[in-house]
Amino acid sequence: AIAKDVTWEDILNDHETTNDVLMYGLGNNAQRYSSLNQINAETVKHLRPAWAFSFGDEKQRGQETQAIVHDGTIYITGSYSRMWALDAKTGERKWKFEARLPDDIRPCCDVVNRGAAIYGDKVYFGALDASIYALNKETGKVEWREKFGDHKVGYTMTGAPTVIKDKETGRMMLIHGSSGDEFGVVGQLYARDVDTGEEIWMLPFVEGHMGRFEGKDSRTTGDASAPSWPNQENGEKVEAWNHGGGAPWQSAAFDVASNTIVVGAGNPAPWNTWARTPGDSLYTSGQAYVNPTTGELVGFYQHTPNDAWDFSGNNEIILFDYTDKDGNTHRAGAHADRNGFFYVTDVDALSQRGGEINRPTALLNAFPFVDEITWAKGIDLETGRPIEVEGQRPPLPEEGETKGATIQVTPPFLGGKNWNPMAYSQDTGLFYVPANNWTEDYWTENVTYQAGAAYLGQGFRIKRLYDDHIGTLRAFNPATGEKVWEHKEEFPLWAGTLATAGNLVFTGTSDGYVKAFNAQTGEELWKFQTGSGIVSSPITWEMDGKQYLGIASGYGGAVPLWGGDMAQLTTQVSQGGSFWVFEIPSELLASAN
Ligand SMILES: O=C(O)c1cc(C(=O)O)c2c(n1)C(=O)C(=O)c1cc(C(=O)O)[nH]c1-2
Ligand SMILES: [Ca+2]
Ligand SMILES: [Ca+2]
Repeated sequence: AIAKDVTWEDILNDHETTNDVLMYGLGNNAQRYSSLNQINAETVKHLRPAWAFSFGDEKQRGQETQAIVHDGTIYITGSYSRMWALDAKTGERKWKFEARLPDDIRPCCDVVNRGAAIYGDKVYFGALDASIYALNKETGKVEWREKFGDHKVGYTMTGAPTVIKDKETGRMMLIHGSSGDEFGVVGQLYARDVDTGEEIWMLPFVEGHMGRFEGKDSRTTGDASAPSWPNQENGEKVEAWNHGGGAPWQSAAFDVASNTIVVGAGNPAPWNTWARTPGDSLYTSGQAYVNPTTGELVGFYQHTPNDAWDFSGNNEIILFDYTDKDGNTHRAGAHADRNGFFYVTDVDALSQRGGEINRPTALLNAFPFVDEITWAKGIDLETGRPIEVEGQRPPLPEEGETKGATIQVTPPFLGGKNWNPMAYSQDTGLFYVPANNWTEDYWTENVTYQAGAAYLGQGFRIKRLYDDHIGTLRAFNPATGEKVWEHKEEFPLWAGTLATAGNLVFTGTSDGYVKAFNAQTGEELWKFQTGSGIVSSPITWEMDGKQYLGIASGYGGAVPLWGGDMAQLTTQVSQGGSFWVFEIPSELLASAN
């Protein structure tokens, strides 16, 4: 059979088509919702493995991939910048690609990859040496590779890229970011030609840095004098401004109606707030709205002004139709931040061209989604700014000391929720948030920039908040902030979620289970042990009249490296690397109907 190319129409409709999964987030809106209902609250008890594929090699570590499915083929990425194409029916390998990585790569938080993008006859994915690959989707052969940053100073790529079509020019673009805030990079978002990989534009996320358009300087991001970053006595910017972070290391959503890229901005660098005070450290720890035609930042909502806690704003922004308590509807973005608050923002207000970029009043609603938040009492819905609690910015070291006094902060730097994406069900109107209840000891340390070394100026140790759980899967009503249900997990919850019209929510656990819950009540309906921890995002699709569930298993990510007491807790989890596909056997389907 002649292989089908992926068209823009296919991508545009991805959130509605059930026979393919073409986008990270299962559509431009990143809702992670499927209208499939063959696997449902009644039948899910019959769900069984159809096949499993082992990634092999000695290379294990965290498997954070979300699979892509197209025309009977599954594309999965793995740790250490690997990728496979598998026959979706049998699990048989079609091809494997493995990037040759230098020894001196510097990913902060494990050698992970969250997934690929697909368009035309190519699949695209980022590698840990700060490069991006286009592979022929039939053969796995390299069509092009672009190195976008110096991996020795911390540029790297872990997130899945996004394919969009610029409405203005009709041009197909590959959008991707970089990682590296913990090493003091300047975060950058890129648009590339899908066919050649050539850079169309680059947008830096630190205020006052110069962007590029077709190889030439374009404009500074925001105000050229960067008033949100302090000056030294000699009038020059502080050191931190040169290494200010803000990296968009997770995937973008695309608002087709307003032709706007919507993506989270990383934490400012260094973490140490005093290196950046006074000022808000724009455009970090917030959500960014970007014009694809020009690569210009058009709107920004900052979750954590002058972030002192590594509350990176990168987590996914889900586009949805929001009905507020008064019955008014808005085109909105939903975001569960590292800082413990859930935000509903006005997409029309943030994507509008012209005016001030920083738009704190574009906030529609905000509420806490984890317990015992200490750093802020809440988010002021009028001003859009947090109501900070005194004493939660860790104090500077006393004269002659190298460490400041230790304070306790909740949530800790790994967040009330990290990268693992939430889902939105169009049936229940609820958001399913994979969160964690935990806390940290936190203190400042002296810091000077050194290329290739961690640029934090903070010490930390993550600790338990409760005896009985850390992970908590929670269902929220976005208008009222009501927690409709909760399911607790002994280990940190580090897997993504999926909501379906079968009245189900799926996720994975750090101790190896794939689980299904009743979307309305939270009742656990089914689980299966995969043999290693799950830190990936589930998908579902339909093939020859049958619904399938797919998820990767393989423990890793930030928790075992940075998680303090929780890193210790999870040392008992076996390493792994495999992809699992589940189905309801035909004979059981027949009897269920
Ligand atoms: O600021 C950054 O550049 C950056 C990058 C990454 C990454 O690329 O994985 C993480 C983080 N920060 C981070 O703060 C974090 O907690 C984190 C967790 C994970 C993970 O894969 O489990 N990555 C990252
Ligand atoms: Ca689809
Ligand atoms: Ca970070």
